[in-house]
Amino acid sequence: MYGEAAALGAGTILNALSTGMGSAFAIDAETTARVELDDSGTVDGEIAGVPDADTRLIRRAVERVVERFGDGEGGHVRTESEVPMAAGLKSSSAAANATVLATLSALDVPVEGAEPRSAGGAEPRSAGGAEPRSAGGAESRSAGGAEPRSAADATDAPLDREAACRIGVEAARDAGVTVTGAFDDASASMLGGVTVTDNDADDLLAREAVEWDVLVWTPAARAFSADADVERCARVAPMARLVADLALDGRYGAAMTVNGLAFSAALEFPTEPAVEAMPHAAGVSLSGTGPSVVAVGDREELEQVCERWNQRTGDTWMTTTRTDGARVIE
Ligand SMILES: Nc1ncnc2c1ncn2[C@@H]1O[C@H](COP(=O)(O)OP(=O)(O)OP(=O)(O)O)[C@@H](O)[C@H]1O
Ligand SMILES: O=C(O)C1=C[C@@H](O)[C@@H](O)[C@H](O)C1
Repeated sequence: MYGEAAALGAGTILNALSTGMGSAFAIDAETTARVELDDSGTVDGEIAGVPDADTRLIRRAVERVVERFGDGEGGHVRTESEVPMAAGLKSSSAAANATVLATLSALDVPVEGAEPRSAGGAEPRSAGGAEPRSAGGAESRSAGGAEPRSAADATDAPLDREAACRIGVEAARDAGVTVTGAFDDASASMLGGVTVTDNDADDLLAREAVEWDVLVWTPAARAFSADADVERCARVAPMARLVADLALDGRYGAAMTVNGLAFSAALEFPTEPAVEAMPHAAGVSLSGTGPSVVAVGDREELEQVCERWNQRTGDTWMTTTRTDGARVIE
């Protein structure tokens, strides 16, 4: 019984460590999981290129799916990732989502929206149009976080990607790799586009397909989300509430810039990369709990930021948003 799936990395619009509300956008960087199930009853894990890495998250993701849809199977899970670990780019969400979908595929459980596509099957992007403002058409938005969870969470209705994503979030909580569960990051990684969520209730408040150019600076340092100073993040809660209002209003560029200034200060990361980007970018923020910084906007303008950020140590790379989200691979 074999399954394979891919999910996306993401950048931050609103860090949920202050208030439980968060927002993220999917980027064109993939994590692939391959799952082989057998009758051993135990699951072992492997992360390509990182022999000593902690595989609890992906093992737990397989176990959670087997507990719910399987018959006591064990097996092997292996991830391969373009998303650097502990860099602020949601590698744990991408790994959990890919593992959940691959395990469901191995068990022949269909997932609406994740239908098998061949490897490398991203949607084509339309040309231009990088202004990170809402066009007004968010797919799902509720006032005050009352959006009901997917019916598939509670019944035998067909599983959809939102419900599959919640299995990965629970695995992340079990493995202790997240503070809030990070449903914001996980939903962007699974569904694509921008999502705005209430991580206390794992509610999807809004989702919008956006097509932006994205510049990422990833310094060599690493910062695990589970080690972040939550107490200091709580102090910038008034700014986080402002960012949530801006994001729910579709003003993603302004939202992420305010978020970046507040959380760089709280988590003691430099604000200089953001100051360099601000004249050119529609939005720039520390991503997650750092250390990466993400800027969005017009490609030619971002190339000017790229020249500045290239003078810094670490990797600076240009990418795009992805609107298609995670998928099962044939
Ligand atoms: N590609 C991967 N494959 C398997 N497990 C992973 C992978 N990436 C992360 N993890 C697991 O998640 C843990 C936390 O990783 P990391 O800090 O990168 O997650 P994160 O919360 O997504 O942070 P960031 O936003 O900084 O990427 C790792 O210690 C590892 O156990
Ligand atoms: O661990 C967590 O709960 C989180 C980590 C960061 O990626 C944040 O950006 C996210 O909002 C929540």
